Amino acid sequence: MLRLVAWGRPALPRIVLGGLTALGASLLALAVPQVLRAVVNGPLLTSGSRTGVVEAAGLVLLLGALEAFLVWCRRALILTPGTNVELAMRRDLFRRLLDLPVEFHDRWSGGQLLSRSMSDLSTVRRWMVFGLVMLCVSATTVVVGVGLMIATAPVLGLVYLAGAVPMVWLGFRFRRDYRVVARRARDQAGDLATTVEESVHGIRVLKAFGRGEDALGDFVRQADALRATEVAKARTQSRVTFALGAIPEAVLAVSLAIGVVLAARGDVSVGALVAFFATAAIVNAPVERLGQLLAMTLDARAATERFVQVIDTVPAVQDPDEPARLSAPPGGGSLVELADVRFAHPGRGRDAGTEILTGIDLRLEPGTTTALVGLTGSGKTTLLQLVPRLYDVTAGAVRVDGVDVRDLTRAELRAAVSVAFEDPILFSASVRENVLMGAPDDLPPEQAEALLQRSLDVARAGFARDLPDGLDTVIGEEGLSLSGGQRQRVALARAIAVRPRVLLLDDPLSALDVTTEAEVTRRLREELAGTTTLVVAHRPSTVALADRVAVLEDGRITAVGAHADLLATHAHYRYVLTALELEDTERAALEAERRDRAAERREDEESEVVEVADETADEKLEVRR
Ligand SMILES: Nc1ncnc2c1ncn2[C@@H]1O[C@H](COP(=O)(O)OP(=O)(O)OP(=O)(O)O)[C@@H](O)[C@H]1O
Repeated sequence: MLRLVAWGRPALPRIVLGGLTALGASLLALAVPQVLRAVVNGPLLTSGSRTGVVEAAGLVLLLGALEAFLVWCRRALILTPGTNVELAMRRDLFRRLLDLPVEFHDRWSGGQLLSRSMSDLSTVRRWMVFGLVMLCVSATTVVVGVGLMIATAPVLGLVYLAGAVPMVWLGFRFRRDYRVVARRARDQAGDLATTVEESVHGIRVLKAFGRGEDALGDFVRQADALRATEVAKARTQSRVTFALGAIPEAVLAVSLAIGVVLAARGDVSVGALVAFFATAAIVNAPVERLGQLLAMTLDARAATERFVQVIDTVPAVQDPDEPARLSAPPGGGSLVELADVRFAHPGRGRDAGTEILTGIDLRLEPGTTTALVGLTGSGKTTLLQLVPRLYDVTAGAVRVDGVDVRDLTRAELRAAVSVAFEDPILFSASVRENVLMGAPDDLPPEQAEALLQRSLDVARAGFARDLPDGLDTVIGEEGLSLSGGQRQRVALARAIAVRPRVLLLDDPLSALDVTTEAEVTRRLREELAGTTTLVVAHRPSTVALADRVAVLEDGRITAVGAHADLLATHAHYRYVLTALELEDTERAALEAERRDRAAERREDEESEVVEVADETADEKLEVRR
């Protein structure tokens, strides 16, 4: 937990000051019994002076008012810096998440990262502003209080202190047991968040396949496991809280019996006895609170461990210490070379370390368009992702204009290389923001606007202008308010807006009909005439549009050539094309069938009486649509 100092340092002076004020408040509370002792031993038992009692009462009142003021100071001092620490930690965690490569995100679930950046950090903040301060203050109050008790009535104080032995033992057991369940609860909460995230993300699939009940079953199972862990946590905590409450009370009972005997024998004054028990009453509260504070500390420890686990992950893909620079290629497009490239996903289990690419040699001449063809799962997407370093090669090298991509900063590389994926991810922002995401930041507004319009035109995404707020329409989380083809076209416009030297297209037009695809491809070639393009083709029509075709087979490029030549000479190419044609025909047939069904459904719905069951009121309502 010392790691937290890095983020807590700016807030440290105020936290320490807040702690000191809280300590001051506790010590003031401890001073009250000493006043009582003086009153009992003085005015009450000897002189009987009324003024003495009134003065003592005034002093107690003053001490109380000061204590209240110091408690207020503690809150005022600590609250805001605590939230700033949380903000800084959250910002750094998110920065690290963005910096970590795809390989990290392949392994980590969204829910785990979500819970680490949200609830874990709130737990740390609460501990820092309350738990930590109160733990220090309570411990000091107990030590000072017990010291005072020993000084007031040594025998009774030592009896009270003897109670610490079983409490310390219990404390250690509690620490051991609670740590395990606290961590388990946090991990389970992360898994539960993943389930919610996945189900919400895939809600269409769940509904379409009628799998809502299954998802609910999974969710309830996980939620129940979390509940059981939380109960175990509460049990462990309540056991220690009970012990920390009961042991001092029991010890006090023994002390009272001994104290009465000692007072009767005159070995201890009545005033000292009163002060002893008044101090004990004050000390008992922080002792009892220690259980809760220890639990908070262990919770915060588990949360910190989870935070540090992500923050400390060393990114597998990093910028070099002394980066090389790319010089501007004369024609606008870069030369891309893959030299004996090998790649295996680190992964886990049976497939861990299995090479997907086993020695790729490929040269993309500047300004040319190359189609990459291979069977499903042959590694086309993987190969594409090696160029912008979404993954790093396991062996061999990828070079852009003769420079190894690992010698460039990721920012420079990704400004030169742009990618559009088959499954386009759009962000919950306007069409304008989504498209201009990859454009240079320093572009003047009028140039940015021209780039936006041009990119939309080339990608045939002009439909976006007719959306309710035009290009300022927010297109929903992940762009789900658009159709698949529309999303692909906006994502393609985004890739074009980068004005890249190298454009990598992972079948980004698969959701478009053949005519629109041909139109988009024609515009792309006109617009990005100088750009080096590598396009993963799943359709024979896309292949035909490329200058050259590269065939990916068994992790290697087995042929590069013109479509017609390969068709005549390369058996595997013919085989792949036939498979793609079949897929394409099947896809077209499925699409036509889906359209027919949708039309039929619409007709049916016009005359259909739909019964809507109102489960809560248990009554049925007939609605004519
Ligand atoms: N993140 C990952 N971790 C482990 N293995 C992966 C990962 N992504 C892909 N693979 C495996 O790598 C192989 C190649 O996948 P890739 O997506 O590159 O194929 P592809 O040729 O693009 O397929 P498709 O034509 O279906 O898009 C597959 O066997 C796949 O299971």
